[in-house]
Amino acid sequence: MRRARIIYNPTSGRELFRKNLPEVLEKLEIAGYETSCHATTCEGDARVAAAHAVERGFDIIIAAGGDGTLNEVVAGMSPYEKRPKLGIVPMGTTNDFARAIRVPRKIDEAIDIIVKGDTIPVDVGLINDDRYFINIAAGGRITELTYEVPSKMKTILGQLAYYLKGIEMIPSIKATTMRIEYDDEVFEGEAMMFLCGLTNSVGGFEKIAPDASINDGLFTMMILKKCNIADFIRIASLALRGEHLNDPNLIYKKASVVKVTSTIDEEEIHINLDGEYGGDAPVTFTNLKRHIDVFVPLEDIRDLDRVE
Ligand SMILES: Nc1ncnc2c1ncn2[C@@H]1O[C@H](COP(=O)(O)OP(=O)(O)OP(=O)(O)O)[C@@H](O)[C@H]1O
Repeated sequence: MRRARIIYNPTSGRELFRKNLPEVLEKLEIAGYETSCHATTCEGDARVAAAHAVERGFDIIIAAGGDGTLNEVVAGMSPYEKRPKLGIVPMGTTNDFARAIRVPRKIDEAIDIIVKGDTIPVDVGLINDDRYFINIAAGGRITELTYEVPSKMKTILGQLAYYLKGIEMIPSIKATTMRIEYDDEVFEGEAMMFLCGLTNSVGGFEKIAPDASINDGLFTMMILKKCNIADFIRIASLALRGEHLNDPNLIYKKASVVKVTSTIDEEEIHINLDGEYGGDAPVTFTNLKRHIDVFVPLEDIRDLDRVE
């Protein structure tokens, strides 16, 4: 019998996962999986639990939680040579990665995808040599807003909590001086933000990096150069409609390795990894091509040009 390990965050998604656990276990049992569970207890716990699951030889790991939990599970699995397949049950606020691979928010439908058994290999981002991301790495003052939204507020208001925080932060957004090397090119100067994406879903919006492929071995890299608040708002609203790509304030490129350094001693650049704080520059992002096999609804994503 194959063995599945569920790693779930009991604080994400209003306890819904725990309540549905009996049905989840039964579905997996019928599909031939002997399943055990781990409820995460604190930040970082999902990473340790995923590493243990790999060492104990589980065939699949199921991450149930938001993008933060998924990030930790991917980080726990990624250093190993032989990695289990990964199933995802999206329980968070935005669920960018699940959105990009069309895994639905309903728990039973997400489990059905795992039971069906179709997988595709997806790219994973490696930062320096010890941190990972599966969706997006970003930097610049505005990208720090995710740390300032209290978890309880997210549970109650969902994505609205992020919009409210974003609007509150707009007057205080300022540019940061940075050097960004992306493959053979270099940007050096002041920028409002940079994004280094693996999927097309950014903060729940699917047109910001419209052509990001999940397994081409390349990041979709965006740098928004210094601009005034009016331009910032104008470009942000163009981005929501996917009409920002040729804006002169924006650099939009594909790259397999991206290096970000702060060029002013006292200016720190905090790096946001899949929505959580992930250390400071200098950082090197390396694309680990097709690193993890993820369960997907193959018939729903086969025709997307974002999948190779
Ligand atoms: N038992 C726990 N108590 C408090 N925090 C936890 C616990 N288990 C995990 N965490 C932390 O909560 C963070 C956020 O969790 P997660 O991403 O699953 O949910 P979310 O915040 O509801 O979703 P989203 O990130 O999509 O808004 C994780 O990165 C993890 O470090």
